[in-house]
Amino acid sequence: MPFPFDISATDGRARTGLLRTPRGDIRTPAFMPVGTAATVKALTVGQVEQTGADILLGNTYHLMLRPGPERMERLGGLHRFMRWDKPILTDSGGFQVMSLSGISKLTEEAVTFSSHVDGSKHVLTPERSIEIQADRLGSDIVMQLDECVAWPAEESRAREGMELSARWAKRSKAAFGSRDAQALFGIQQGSTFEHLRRESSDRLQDIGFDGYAIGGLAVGEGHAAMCEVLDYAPEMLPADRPRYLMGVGKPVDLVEAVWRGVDMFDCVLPTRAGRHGQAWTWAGPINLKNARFAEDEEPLDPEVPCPASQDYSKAYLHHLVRTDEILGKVLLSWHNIAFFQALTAAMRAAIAEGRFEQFRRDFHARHVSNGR
Ligand SMILES: CCOC(=O)Nc1nc2cc3nc(NC)[nH]c3cc2c(=O)[nH]1
Repeated sequence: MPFPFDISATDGRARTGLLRTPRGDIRTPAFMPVGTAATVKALTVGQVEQTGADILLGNTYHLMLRPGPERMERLGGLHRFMRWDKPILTDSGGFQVMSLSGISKLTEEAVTFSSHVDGSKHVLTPERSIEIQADRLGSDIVMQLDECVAWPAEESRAREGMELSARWAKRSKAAFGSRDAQALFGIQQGSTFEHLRRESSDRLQDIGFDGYAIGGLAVGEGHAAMCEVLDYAPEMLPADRPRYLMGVGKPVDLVEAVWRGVDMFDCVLPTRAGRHGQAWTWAGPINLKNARFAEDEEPLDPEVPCPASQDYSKAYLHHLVRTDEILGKVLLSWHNIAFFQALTAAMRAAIAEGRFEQFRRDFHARHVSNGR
C-alpha cells in the first residue's frame, strides 16, 4: 500500500498536496535539505525543523563508508542516530560513487568502487543499496540504484544508461518487496532525449513505484536545457504519484520546475553556498563578502521567519564572512534553508489559491532580474 499522496489543488501543471508517511506528512511542493553525513551541515536538527522542513535527504554513499551500514543499524538507524524523527529520503549511492569515489567500475551486476576516504573496496548492487537504505539506515523513502549518464551524452550512451537503470529498477523493486511503512521511488533517465525518457517512464510504470524521480538533470546542461526536458518529462510520469527532481536547485529552478509539474526537490546549494557567504533573499541572491554590506544595518530578509534572517545585520554577517567565522556559516546556512522553505510554502499557497502564474511573474521580476 503506497504512501497516500493527496493533491489538494492544481493550477495549470503545478500541484500542491500532502505525501503522508508514518513519520509525518510532507507538504508539496517540498524542498529537502541535504543531510549528507547524518547532519545538515552547520545546523542542529532543531534549527532545521524550525525552518519548516518536513523531510531530509541522507546520502547512502557517505553513510556506508562512515559509520557503515551495520554499525548504523546497531545504533538504531539513521533517525535515532541524528535525532530527526520526521521522514528521511536516502539516495541509492550510485550518483555519488560516480562523482566522488576515484576509481569505480560499472557492470550489469554492480558498481564497484574505492572509498575516497581510505581507498577500501566496496560493491553496490541494486539489492545491497536497498538493504542499506531500507534495513540498515531505516529510511522512509528509498531510491533505486540507477546510472546517471554524464551530459552531453550521445543517444546510444543515453540509451545504455536508461536501459541499465530500468533493469536495476526491476531488481530494486524485487529486493524491496512489499513494505507498508517505507516507499520506493523509481528514477527516470534518458538524458535530453524525449523518446528515451518516454521509454524509461513506461518501463518504470510497468514495474510500479510509490513515487518517480527525474534523474539525469542538473548535470551541467544549464537552466534552459533543463526546462526543455521538464516541458515533457514530469507529465510522462503518473499524475497521482509524487514527482521528484533530483539535485535541483537554485530558487528559479524550483519555480520553473513546479510550474511544469514537479513536487519534490533536494539540493546542497542553500547550505554549501551559505558556507561561502552567499544568501538568497526574495530580492535575489547576494554575497555577504561584498564590501557594500560593511555598514548595512538591515537584516538579511525580514520576510523570512527565521532568527538568522531577522535578528542580525548584514554588516555583522559581512564581518563573520570576511573573518571566516563558524557563526557566519551557521547563520547563512540557517537563513538559506529557511528561505527555500519560505519559497516552497509561498508556492503551495499560490497554487492553492489559483494564482501561481502571477506568483511566477512576480518572482522573475523581483528575484531573477535583480540577481542578473
Ligand atoms: C537522490 C537520489 O538519487 C539517486 O539515488 N540517484 C541519482 N542521484 C542524482 C543526483 C543528482 N544531483 C544532481 N545535480 C546536483 N543531478 C543529479 C542526478 C541524479 C541521478 O540521476 N540519479
